[in-house]
Amino acid sequence: AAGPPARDPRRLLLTPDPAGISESEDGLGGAAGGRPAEVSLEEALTRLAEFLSAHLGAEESCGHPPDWGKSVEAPPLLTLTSQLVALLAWIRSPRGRQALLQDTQPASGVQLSGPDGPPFQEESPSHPSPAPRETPRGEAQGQQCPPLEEEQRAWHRLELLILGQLEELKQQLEQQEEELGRLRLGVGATDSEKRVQHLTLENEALKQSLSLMQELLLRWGPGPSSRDLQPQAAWILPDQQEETEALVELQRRLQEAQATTEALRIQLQQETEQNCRQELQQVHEQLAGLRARMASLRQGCGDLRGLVSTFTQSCQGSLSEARGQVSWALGAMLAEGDEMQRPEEQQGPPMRGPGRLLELKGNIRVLCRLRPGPSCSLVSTEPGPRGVVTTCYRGRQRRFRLDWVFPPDASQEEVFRELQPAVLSCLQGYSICIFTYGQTGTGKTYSMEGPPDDPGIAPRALQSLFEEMGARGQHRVTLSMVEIYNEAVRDLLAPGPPERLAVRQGPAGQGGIQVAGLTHWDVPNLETLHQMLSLGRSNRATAATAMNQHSSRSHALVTLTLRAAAPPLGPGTTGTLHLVDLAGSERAWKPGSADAAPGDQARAQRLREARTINRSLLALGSVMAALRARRPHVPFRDSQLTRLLQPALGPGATAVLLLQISTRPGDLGETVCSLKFAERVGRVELGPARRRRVPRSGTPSSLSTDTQLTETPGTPTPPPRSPPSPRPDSGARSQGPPPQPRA
Ligand SMILES: Nc1ncnc2c1ncn2[C@@H]1O[C@H](COP(=O)(O)OP(=O)(O)OP(=O)(O)O)[C@@H](O)[C@H]1O
Repeated sequence: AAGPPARDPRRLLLTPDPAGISESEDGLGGAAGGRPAEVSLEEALTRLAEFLSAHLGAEESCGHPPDWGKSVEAPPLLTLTSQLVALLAWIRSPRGRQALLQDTQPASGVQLSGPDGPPFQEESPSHPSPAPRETPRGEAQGQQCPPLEEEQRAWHRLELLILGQLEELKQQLEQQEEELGRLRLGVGATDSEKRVQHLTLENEALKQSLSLMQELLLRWGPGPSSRDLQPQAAWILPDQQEETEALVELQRRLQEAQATTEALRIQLQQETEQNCRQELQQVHEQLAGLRARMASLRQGCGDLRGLVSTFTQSCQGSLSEARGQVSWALGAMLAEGDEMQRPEEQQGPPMRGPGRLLELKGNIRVLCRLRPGPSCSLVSTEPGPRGVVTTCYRGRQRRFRLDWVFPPDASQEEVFRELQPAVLSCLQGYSICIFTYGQTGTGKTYSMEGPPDDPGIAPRALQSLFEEMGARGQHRVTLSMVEIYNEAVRDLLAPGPPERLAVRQGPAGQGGIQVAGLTHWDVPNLETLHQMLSLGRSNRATAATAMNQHSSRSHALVTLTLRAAAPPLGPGTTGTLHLVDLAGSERAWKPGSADAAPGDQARAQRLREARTINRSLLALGSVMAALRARRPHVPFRDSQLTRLLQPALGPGATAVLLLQISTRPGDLGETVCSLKFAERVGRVELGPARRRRVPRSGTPSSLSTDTQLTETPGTPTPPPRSPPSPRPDSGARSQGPPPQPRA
């Protein structure tokens, strides 16, 4: 009458009792005798135990440690499976059979509770019920329903129980699907992925549980085994069929959920990959921007380095030049001090202001004078010291800064005033070279010689020098004058017919060059000097061109040597003044130049003149470029002009370039070329200006500081005589022997 105590079927799983298992094993052993050896039940139980332990391990790995005390958290399929296994084992046992049989009666030890049936009591293995009443097998069979019917009834109750569990399982699956739907909305990629993994594992576990349960139901039901059921389809009750269908449906939904989970996982993976790609692209773009910035910074750094290097070089150059000037000034002051300590009759010429001013101004100066003419908007000037000439040629504007810019209306006196200090420094032993440069017809001769009523640089310089010397009267003045025409050097003051003179290098150790046969005239006074200059000018080759009827087609060099009388006990000084009137630079192909000359012979002559003039001016430009770049080799030998100018452009010399330019629009190209040349010359550094001192025994025959232009042996220097008379038609003379100076 006292059956096994009622027990919640889930407790079988949550608190497994080994005793119950042993009983079921016993029951199996008993069943094995009457049925085919179904060892696979044990095997199934073992597999189930492994599965349960594996599932619980999975639960733990998912961060949900199993809580045996909370039965509601156990997966329902597992609960159901455990119940099923325990129930099967119990049913197989003799006591279970007996209890089932008794359960048909009110005193049954097991009460099965179905959805609509009465509560169902099961004998708990952990609380073994009192031993059932022993009933002989035959008596039981004889007194109660046939065993088959009893089994079917018990099985029916069990089915009800399982169906209830399945219903609960369905509800849980629906809840999981809802949760999966919520996850689809997604709160974050990482959380969603975790939940998806968790759900995937759960679904997998549920799927395995279902298939296992299905298999167990089919195989180990109380009736014939599944192998027996299949051929006897009539044995399958409608409830069983429904259950099977429900299981299939459940399986299908599980597969769907699994597919959805997989799709969600793939979608999440794709989104993550896309996000990563976008971030990677952004990083790439930032990297490219950084690289570009880095390259521009590098370039800026290189430019800055170049600027710093240029600035350093420029500073060093200026510093060395300043050092040279300071040391020279100190030396000069010491020498001057020594000189002042000497008796007055032993002293040389006084050191005056112009010399020192010259030293401080620099040894190459570039002045620019504009020829009067119609104003042109393409050439503008800012006259005065450090003046600027701005040209606009072929759409390009250029600014040329020069030491001094004389406007077109500047007078001859204004121009000379700027040159006077340099001219007077010759009396103190300096070497000065003043040369005019520019396009033909721009006023070179006008500036250098000038008309009689408005004399130019040369007459004013000589007058100024003689005035200065008149006060002291201690200088000996020597004059020579040559022209370079078609690369032939001719003596303009030669007593006989003009001959081509040979220019050669001086003896080693003496330096300079020598012009064999060149005559030097002692000039006692200014009047004689003017007469001799007129004679030389008359001998100068001139030829008419279309641009300038009195164009000079040769370079003219006037050299004045000023030797201070040597005191008995001290050295004298030798200053030199070179006045160079260069032939006009002219493009041979320019219309109106050589082509315009009448006659083939005359045209060929003009063309040849233009070529040689341009070649010699080009050589002068090369010399200036080499001097500016401080090259060890300066190509002085490239032309007769540069050969003769070598002493005037050597170290310690001072040169003044007077650039003549035209403002006519048609001359703009030549004007720009001339300005470029002047700009290059302005950058040349010849070193600090130096005075030349000659020993007491020295012969004052040299015309420059470094060059000895000696006479041809046997051609004595003409003694101071009365000045030669210039020919009255000297201005029209183009070629031919120079007039003989009158005795
Ligand atoms: N500043 C000036 N004031 C007045 N007239 C000038 C001035 N400059 C040049 N001239 C005149 O321009 C003409 C040409 O001058 P000049 O002969 O001096 O040119 P040039 O450059 O020496 O030519 P070339 O190279 O052919 O010898 C002359 O008639 C001269 O009087």
